[in-house]
Amino acid sequence: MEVFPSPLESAKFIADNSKDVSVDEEGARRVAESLFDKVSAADFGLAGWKSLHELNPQAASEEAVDWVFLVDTLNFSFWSEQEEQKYLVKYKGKTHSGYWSLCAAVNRALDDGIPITRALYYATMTLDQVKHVFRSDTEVPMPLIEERHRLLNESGTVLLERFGGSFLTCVKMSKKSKKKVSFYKRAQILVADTWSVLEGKGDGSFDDISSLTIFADYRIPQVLVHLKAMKYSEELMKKLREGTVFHSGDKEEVEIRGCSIWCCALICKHLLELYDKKGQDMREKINAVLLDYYLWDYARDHREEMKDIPFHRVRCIYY
Ligand SMILES: Nc1nc2c(c(CN[C@H]3C=C[C@H](O)[C@@H]3O)cn2[C@@H]2O[C@H](COP(=O)(O)O)[C@@H](O)[C@H]2O)c(=O)[nH]1
Repeated sequence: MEVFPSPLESAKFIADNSKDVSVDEEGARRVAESLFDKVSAADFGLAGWKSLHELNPQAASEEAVDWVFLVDTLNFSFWSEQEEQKYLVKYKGKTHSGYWSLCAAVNRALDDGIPITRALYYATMTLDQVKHVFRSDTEVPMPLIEERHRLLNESGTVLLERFGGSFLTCVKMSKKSKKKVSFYKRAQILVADTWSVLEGKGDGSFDDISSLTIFADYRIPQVLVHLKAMKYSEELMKKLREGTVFHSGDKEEVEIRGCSIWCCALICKHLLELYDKKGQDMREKINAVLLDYYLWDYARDHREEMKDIPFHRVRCIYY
């Protein structure tokens, strides 16, 4: 069977050979220095996954793990063709967009008594039921709703056939190590969110969580360019500004995602070295997962300031 290089080896190879995207080592060092004081704050750590995000489950129960599995099965492609025409979900008096609209729709369904996080339910959901659960509060439907329906049926069926319908059973079988994940961003974020919802304890005490990379979506590249840790060629910037829709595997997409992973690995390395110089071993507090969560939240909170940095558009189920 063909053995793929790990995400980190892939990222280094891409960064070393990239033409339109470059990692700025000095920029990465400056970002690490700017994060120095933040990483010791409580909400930079694992606790932030719950304390900073009211839509995330606050328990560490089997139901909470089921919630993570369902959400990460559908955790992709929320960008809209027109910024002003977006899929939005109103929940408990707030209007949510992007990834959070997915979480709001799931929580709305649970409040309505729909067992949306149970594999027994979503394995046989009809397309109309999926459309109802993920209905929009605007004219714009959730993107790729047919693919989401197929993925729900598929993943629900596998969970029932191989793990008795419980993702926690799958986690227990992984013997407290993260799954051998290949480049797919969704597999890595599922491991990370499972680690987070279980608060890194018990079945979620993955002792090799630090070997995960950041999750190469379409927001992390945007914030790395905004923070000047990564650069695009003028030619690529022009394509991005024109709203070019790329396809999975296009050179530009692979360079953007690979360089993002490598850039964040450098930021982590520099952060650990800064603390090491002060005699502090911060390997429990600094890893790609926590850096990713911080940068992703930063991107969401600084949407306005980042509006001149385009994000790359690929309509796919991978991120
Ligand atoms: N790299 C990375 N990508 C992430 C996440 C999350 C959600 N995780 C949060 C939940 C609890 C934790 O505290 C995390 O903060 C979603 N995405 C991706 O972003 C895109 C959606 O963006 P927008 O359209 O702006 O909502 C889409 O590709 C989606 O797959 C992350 O954490 N890291």
